[in-house]
Amino acid sequence: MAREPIIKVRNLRSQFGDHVVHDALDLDVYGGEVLGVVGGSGTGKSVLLRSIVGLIQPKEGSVSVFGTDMLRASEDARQRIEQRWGVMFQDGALFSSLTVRENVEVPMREQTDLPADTRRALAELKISMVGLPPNACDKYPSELSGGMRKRAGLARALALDPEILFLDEPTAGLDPIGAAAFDVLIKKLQTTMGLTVFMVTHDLDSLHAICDRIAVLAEKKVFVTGTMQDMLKVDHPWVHEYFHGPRARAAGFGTEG
Ligand SMILES: Nc1ncnc2c1ncn2[C@@H]1O[C@H](COP(=O)(O)OP(=O)(O)OP(=O)(O)O)[C@@H](O)[C@H]1O
Repeated sequence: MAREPIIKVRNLRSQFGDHVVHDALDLDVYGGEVLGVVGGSGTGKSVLLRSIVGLIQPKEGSVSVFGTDMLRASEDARQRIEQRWGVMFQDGALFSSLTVRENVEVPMREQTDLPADTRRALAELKISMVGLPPNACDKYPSELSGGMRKRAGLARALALDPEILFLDEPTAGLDPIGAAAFDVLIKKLQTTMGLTVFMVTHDLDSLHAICDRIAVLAEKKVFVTGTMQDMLKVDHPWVHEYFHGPRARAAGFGTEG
């Protein structure tokens, strides 16, 4: 894996009114890695993801992606970078009035001038890549199970062949077998498409199964980064409880120390 950060967050301050969520937060994300972002509820995992993809404007700091300073770049320069990532939100965030295929075509309509039949063929390809059957193409989100909706959201995130995939709690709400299957899918896509993955998760099994590195949010910062093994040695109450607690033991690790 090339140790070249493709995302650099520096001195980030996120604030809503008086509520400071991040203060002087730094983070590097390296090309080709799967980074798991964890932390207690309300520590600002989703806010961090949204700040990197430009949905939330930080109070201070910088976010650089592929060497472009996203908060100070021109609209054009920003859009060129935005085309190089895909985002899958927690509930899939699909348009309920559009079929799965139409949902997957949305980014292509917005960002490319591909002809309709090419868009259609590419959307069908992405839908099959995420393991949905061909008959899912013409279904509406309300006709799908939660797991299928997540897969459809993933297909849409892959619509423009991104280099970076942002995932907000991809396995939340799935049963353990469905969650494990989703982990396998993400890992397979990451390997075959050469993706860098930024994944917010609570799921210890996912961290263990697919993450190369973990970033823990605590005390308004990225408190620590490292491998799963590194996490077992961190002396912080939340980190210790999370990686050594009953759920960690149930997932088969965190028993030593
Ligand atoms: N648009 C917003 N306006 C005001 N406050 C917000 C907004 N978005 C997030 N917050 C606040 O920022 C804090 C961090 O929220 P965030 O959703 O990032 O937490 P999280 O770490 O992802 O939590 P969880 O694990 O519970 O999903 C919370 O206190 C939340 O209420």
